[in-house]
Amino acid sequence: MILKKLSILNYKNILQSEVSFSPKMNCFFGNNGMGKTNLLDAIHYLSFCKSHINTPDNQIIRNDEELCVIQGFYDYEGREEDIFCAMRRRQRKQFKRNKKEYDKLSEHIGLLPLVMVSPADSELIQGGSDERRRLLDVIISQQDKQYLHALIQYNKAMQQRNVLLKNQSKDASLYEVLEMQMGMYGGMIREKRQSLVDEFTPIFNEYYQTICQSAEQVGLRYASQLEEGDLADMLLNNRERDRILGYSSTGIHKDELEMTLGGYLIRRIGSQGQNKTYLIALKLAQFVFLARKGNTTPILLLDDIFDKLDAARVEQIVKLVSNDTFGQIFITDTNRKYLDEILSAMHHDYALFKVEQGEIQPMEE
Ligand SMILES: Nc1ncnc2c1ncn2[C@@H]1O[C@H](COP(=O)(O)OP(=O)(O)OP(=O)(O)O)[C@@H](O)[C@H]1O
Repeated sequence: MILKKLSILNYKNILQSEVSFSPKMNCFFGNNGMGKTNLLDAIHYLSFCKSHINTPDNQIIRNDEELCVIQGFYDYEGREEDIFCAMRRRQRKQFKRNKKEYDKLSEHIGLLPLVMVSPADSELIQGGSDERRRLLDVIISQQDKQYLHALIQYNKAMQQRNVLLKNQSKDASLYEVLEMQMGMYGGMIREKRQSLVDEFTPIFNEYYQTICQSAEQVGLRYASQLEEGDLADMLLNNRERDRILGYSSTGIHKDELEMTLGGYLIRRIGSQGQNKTYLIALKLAQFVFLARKGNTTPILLLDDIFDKLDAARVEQIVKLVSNDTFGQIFITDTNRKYLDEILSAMHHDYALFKVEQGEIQPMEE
């Protein structure tokens, strides 16, 4: 899949831009705060109907403006796809595929597979378990509609149960229906998360070892309370305690994904460069996983990935992303050094852009 053209109006600091892209490598350079990340974020938005750092829509619309529009024209394996999004302050956003508005945004997720590597990924290691569950959800729901449906239904049932708990309800029949739903959808979600981790970990190891040129092992261990028994039974047993707490204390919303390096939690032992390498390998593995499972090659967004890495690791990453496994790539950096290295290692088409004060200008050379 190729993003051929992007039109932007008032997306964060990007005022108005219409840019045509190379089908392979697109490099953006510019100083700090100029709008490089915002540009990648707009591309992310068109795939996921949201910003990659979950910026609320009212903060996405350029300050002092009322309307923000993003429109992408894609070549999807020979078929044209026109994706349009308009956000107005205090109004529901419009999201359209080929001029037809979606009833539900969840219908769109997975159509345009995309992987973004960004400095914000450090939260996957340092942040709470919700960050790591979100990673699992993003990977699986891009290639499995049933999973996304199960997740939405599970969360709905859990929220309704939480309302009952907060209201100190004792209506057993209401609890039973919701706990049965949480049990059914939770069980499905757990199975899919576990099989993702099993299938994904060897690919992840391969990328980590290639980038580091070492045999050091990375690991992912999925831990769920559902290992201890049936969720509906546990919810019933914990109902009284949950009523005191005012929320559901058991379920797949408490799952953890332990990330290890050489058998130790990376959160405890990883240096900045090791963390960064870990996250890049994780995301490249995510890319390969999605490409294998899906009908089209995902788009890869690489935002400021070289900071904190030694020259040998940079060289390996440059080699990796220049090969044919990866389709269309969008990459940013504050200077041209690494971008030029990538371009000289490439034997493909490319385009170079300068980003300045929210304006994106193609560069000749
Ligand atoms: N809603 C908004 N309206 C106007 N400007 C905004 C809005 N949201 C963010 N910005 C501005 O966008 C700029 C950040 O742009 P961005 O993160 O894309 O920079 P960058 O080029 O990636 O920089 P770096 O190299 O430091 O990562 C900041 O100056 C910020 O104030």
